[in-house]
Amino acid sequence: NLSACSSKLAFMHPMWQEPLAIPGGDRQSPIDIVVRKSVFDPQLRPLKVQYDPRTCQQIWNNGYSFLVEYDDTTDKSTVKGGPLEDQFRLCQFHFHWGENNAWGSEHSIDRRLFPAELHLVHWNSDKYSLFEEAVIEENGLAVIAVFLKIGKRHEGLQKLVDALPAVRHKDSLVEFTKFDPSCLLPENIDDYWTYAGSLTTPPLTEAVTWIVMKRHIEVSHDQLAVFRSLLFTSAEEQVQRSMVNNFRVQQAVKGRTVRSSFT
Ligand SMILES: Cc1cc(=S)c(O)co1
Ligand SMILES: [Zn+2]
Repeated sequence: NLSACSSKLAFMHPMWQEPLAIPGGDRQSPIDIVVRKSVFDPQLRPLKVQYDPRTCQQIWNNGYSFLVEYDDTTDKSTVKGGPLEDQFRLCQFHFHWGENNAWGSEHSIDRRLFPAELHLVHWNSDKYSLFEEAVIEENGLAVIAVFLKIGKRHEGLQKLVDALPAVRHKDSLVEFTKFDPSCLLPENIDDYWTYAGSLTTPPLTEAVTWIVMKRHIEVSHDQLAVFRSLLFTSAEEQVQRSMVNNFRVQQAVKGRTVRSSFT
């Protein structure tokens, strides 16, 4: 059973054929974070992340990325604190990456792009009872973003990498359990930027409090090569297309302030 947090986004049209106009569209994501323009906010508290590996259920290739989906029917895997007023429940994580190591991330730091970016997607379970409800509300979602750099092999990621060939094609799904996504967070999660933004795939709703980690994690070239061996296309399609460059173009900041939790 696909957890609700992604089934509704499955049939959206491919995200890089940008829909012409987004209703409102003054808090779209991703953006370039200009460090010297970010504002230190001493009221930002440390982030409190509590993930239970037993809530991990499956991996699904939805034709844009692969989603590692969690049981979000209880408050077992949550994030709170930081810029968040409420408690948010983990429903899935996924990545965005490039065809080579020169680009792939959605956000950038002073125009610096990374080869890939992890998104841990959570929805506000204090205010809403389903992901679908939260995804259209301005305080509905919280996404933690972590940049990936090419370097030493990430031991915790390997279990996930080994499962990817089973979800090579769009709409394929494999059971995947007992994975603790906190192994994908940098040691220091106290240093981050935060701003009000949107989903980066349709429906592009302006529901996301973004929490972009200052510190990156390292994965090996070979591990990222397995991400690139995935396909956008389903097994039946004549022409197969490699799943690469699944990031959205950067959006205008439009007067928004990016706050930092550090000086
Ligand atoms: C819910 C969701 C969030 C992001 S950031 C994404 O890429 C897809 O779906
Ligand atoms: Zn994403």
